[in-house]
Amino acid sequence: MKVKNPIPRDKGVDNTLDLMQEGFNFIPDRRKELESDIFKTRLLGRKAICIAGEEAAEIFYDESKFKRKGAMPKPLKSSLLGEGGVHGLDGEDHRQRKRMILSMMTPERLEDMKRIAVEELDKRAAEWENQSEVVILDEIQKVFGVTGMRWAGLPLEGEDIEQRVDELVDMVDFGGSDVARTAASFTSGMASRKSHEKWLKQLIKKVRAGKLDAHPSTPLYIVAHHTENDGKPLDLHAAAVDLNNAYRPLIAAAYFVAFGLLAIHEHPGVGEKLKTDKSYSKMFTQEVRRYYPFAPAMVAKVKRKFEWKGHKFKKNRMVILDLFGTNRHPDAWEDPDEFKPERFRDWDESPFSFVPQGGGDFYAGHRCAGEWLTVMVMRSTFEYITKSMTYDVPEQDLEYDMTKIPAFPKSGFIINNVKRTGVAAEDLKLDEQSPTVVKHSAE
Ligand code: HEM
Repeated sequence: MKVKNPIPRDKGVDNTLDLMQEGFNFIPDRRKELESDIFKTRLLGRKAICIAGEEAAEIFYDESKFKRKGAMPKPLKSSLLGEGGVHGLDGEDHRQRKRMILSMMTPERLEDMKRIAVEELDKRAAEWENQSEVVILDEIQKVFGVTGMRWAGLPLEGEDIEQRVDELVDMVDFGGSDVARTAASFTSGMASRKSHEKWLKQLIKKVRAGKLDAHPSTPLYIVAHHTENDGKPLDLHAAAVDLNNAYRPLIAAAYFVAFGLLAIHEHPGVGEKLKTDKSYSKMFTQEVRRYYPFAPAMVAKVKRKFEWKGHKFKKNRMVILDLFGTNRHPDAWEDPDEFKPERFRDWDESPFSFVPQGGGDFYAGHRCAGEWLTVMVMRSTFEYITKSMTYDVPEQDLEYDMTKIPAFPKSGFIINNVKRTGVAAEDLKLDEQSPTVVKHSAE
């Protein structure tokens, strides 16, 4: 880890505009320029310290040093994460809520999620056979949107499903590139969140009143009947936010699937390995999550002052961990800017060097509750796409713009001439993955 003393300072009075314009490159470019994995900047008028790398992630996820309450800027919270949910809680309140969410992630329920995803994918692929072209990003967003809602136990009959999927997609869009685009994304994200949460509140109220049946294993039931540390039912608004948190983020995996198809297209032999080597899909999925961008950074506030690497961290200082840059940090990864799935064969499984969905401990900390799900669903999707169908990749613009959050291939990754082979779809539904994934993640 490169650490300069005193901590170098970013130029300019406030760098919020630079952050919006530079997206994923904002922290990595400054780290390179300032030759330090730690630097000071100013965002939204507040002093901030940016850090990157495995050691930096280890302190960032130390609950005794950092808190989340009040850390996330308001517009981001209102659009991307929602108010009152698990992301912004600390201490015992966080543990209690996190336990609620993790109780949804039993091996059986993870298998359910994967089975529903393959079923929805197979249904959708039947339609792709009759289409002149298929935009993978849009289509997988639909597949994962419906999968997540079904898995959560939400009744979809009579619902405008496209509208609900659009709302989910809107909520994960940060914008980026320029101020106008970012502002438009926030406005649209907030409106979609409001509409979606209104729907969820109605469902939770009905379940609580006994007017709607929900299976006890589903997020809808678990959230509706959850009680807080004070013994009272979860506040209705927070309940809607965390019910949404239990399936909305699966939409994020659609961006990784589009990137995964790009990787298959650009790296000869990878598709064949996915088709023939059962263990390869896990390494491939991990490398897609490491190499391609989705979540750029996470923000926290210093809980009480401490010193680290000779630098003083004052109470309440905003600290930002470069997630994307940590996944490509040269101290932890050989040839970090090359796409090499095999690197995961002997990976040491450090909870701090590979943080596409946050780091540290799933139970005590803020690490993503859906990481096991994400890996399982992505693996099955890549296996389905390589084994259960054939397709061509026409000419298109496959560049991706790192200033946009989320980033994605400009074309959305178009395929055509889709034919289902009839091979493997049923096997994929039955192919149990969760024990290994849970074991690895709970270590
Ligand atoms: C590609 C897919 C995904 C990505 C990139 C992603 C990314 C993240 C990130 C960066 C965090 C924040 C970590 C932190 O606060 O330090 C997070 C937290 C979280 N994620 Fe995910 N996530 C994904 C999928 C999912 C799925 C499928 C679910 C649920 C079904 C989920 C549920 C959550 C929850 C509940 C939290 C809050 C955890 C806490 O604060 O304790 N995520 N995720």
